[in-house]
Amino acid sequence: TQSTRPQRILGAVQQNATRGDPRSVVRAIDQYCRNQEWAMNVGDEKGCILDSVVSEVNPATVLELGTYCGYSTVRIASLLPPHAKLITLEFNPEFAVIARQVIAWAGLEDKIQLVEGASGDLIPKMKEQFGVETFDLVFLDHWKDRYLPDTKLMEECGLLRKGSVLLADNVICPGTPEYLEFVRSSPRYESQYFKSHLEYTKVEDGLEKSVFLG
Ligand SMILES: O=C(NCCNC(=O)c1cc(-c2ccc(F)cc2)cc(O)c1O)c1cc(O)ncn1
Ligand SMILES: [Mg+2]
Repeated sequence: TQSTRPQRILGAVQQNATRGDPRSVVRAIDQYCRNQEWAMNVGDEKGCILDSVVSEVNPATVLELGTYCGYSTVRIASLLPPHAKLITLEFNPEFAVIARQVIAWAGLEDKIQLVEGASGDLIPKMKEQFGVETFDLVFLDHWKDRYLPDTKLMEECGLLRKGSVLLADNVICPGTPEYLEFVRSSPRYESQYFKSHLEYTKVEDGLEKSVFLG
């Protein structure tokens, strides 16, 4: 029977990456997606911008919206301090099955909690179910029309504190116009655009970093 793209990405990790070495997992996925078949990972170019923001924030608590195969999950978690925690939400069970195995191969199960479900349903449960106070960093990489409603929901649920950083992928391609308009015009956010390219292509894309001012 036919394999799926996420299954082939997992295969590339198991064949080419070293167990317990997160950066080799990231490298194996990038090499596969650049040379064999495109996939919607944040990728190596935008990944370097992601790395610099994670290192600057040095977060104790991270929320990722949209796990896919776990590429950015592993990339972020590999840079976290010892007791830091990353919660990643994925709606698609097929993606979640693969991501769990990629995370395990990287040896990062202790830092990462993958939760299956719709972000709109899970965000209001963060405090009670996962013992979270606020998030130091949020990486938005799920359905592009959910960026704005979920950001408003995080505010309403008290999950953002003065200084919380939102980093959003794909603000140009596929694009998140309503979200971009909101964070750039709201007096409660200080936003900055990092121009880059759509993963593994020459098409323009970028990341928007927005600091919540409380
Ligand atoms: O598609 C689900 N999530 C991925 C969200 N991410 C994207 O859609 C995404 C898309 C692109 C992209 C860009 C250009 C192009 F021509 C095609 C796709 C790039 C990216 O970097 C993304 O992040 C999904 C499914 C499902 O059934 N349930 C829950 N979520
Ligand atoms: Mg993306």
